[in-house]
Amino acid sequence: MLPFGFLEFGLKDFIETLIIAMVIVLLYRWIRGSFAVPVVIGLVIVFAINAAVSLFGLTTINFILRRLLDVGILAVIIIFQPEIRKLLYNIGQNTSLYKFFDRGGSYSVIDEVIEAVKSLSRSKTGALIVFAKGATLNDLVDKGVELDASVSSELLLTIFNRGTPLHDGAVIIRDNKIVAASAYLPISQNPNISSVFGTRHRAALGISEVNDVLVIVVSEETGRVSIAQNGALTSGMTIQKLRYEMQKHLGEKSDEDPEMSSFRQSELESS
Ligand SMILES: Nc1ncnc2c1ncn2[C@@H]1O[C@H](COP(=O)(O)OP(=O)(O)OP(=O)(O)O)[C@@H](O)[C@H]1O
Repeated sequence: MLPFGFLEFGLKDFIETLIIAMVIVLLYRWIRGSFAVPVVIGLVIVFAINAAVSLFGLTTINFILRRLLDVGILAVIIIFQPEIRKLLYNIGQNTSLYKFFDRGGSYSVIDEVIEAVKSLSRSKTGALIVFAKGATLNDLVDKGVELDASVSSELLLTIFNRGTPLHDGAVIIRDNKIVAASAYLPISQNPNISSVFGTRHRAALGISEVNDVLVIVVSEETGRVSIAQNGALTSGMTIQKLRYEMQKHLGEKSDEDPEMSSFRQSELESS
């Protein structure tokens, strides 16, 4: 134990201080820029006044402030209930425990998307599907129609059906969820893109130039499947190759390299 004036400061105190400091930093990062900041500042001021009041022995004011703080803390929990819920959800979703139980997540998303792409390609229905990572693309999600839906081939086929209001634009998939449809993407200004590609393919390329995304494009004209990644467009994808690229992008292990099995007819061609 180290003596600090009249205080004894041991290893346990050091660890406790470290933990509290980390929690404060995390809380600060979480609320930075939100309207929670003035609320927290207000609470800190009331705490400080309360401490000063009790130091001077002003018992009545101290009593009133304490009651105010009790109600204030309850009010904060009620006001920030959605944010608290989101925080707990994020903490839970990022633990290895969640990943253990959710092992099938990305795999089932890949299967659903593959099913949808096969069908879209067969029926020559134009489609644009963006796989985003982390918190990227927030501005684009805002511009589209926000959704929070599980990925299913039926939903993707419904969205891209020409008869629906959402079919124009891109679907954005993030954290194994469809988070937006009808999103407008930036068009690539690359002058070297072949003139056979129109705005759908240029939009796929455009978003991949500035974000870590994988974009799948199904051509309405030819039914051909392409992907855009890191500012490059690869056309004429087989389903095996598409699956491989999705697994790579989503961080899932791929069972086989499609180049090695290229002698096999593609699922797309055979279906
Ligand atoms: N910036 C954009 N963001 C999202 N989607 C877009 C964007 N621009 C065009 N699209 C989609 O592409 C459609 C037009 O595709 P267009 O025929 O111009 O492209 P294409 O590359 O030739 O594709 P296709 O081979 O399917 O015809 C639009 O109806 C819209 O759904």
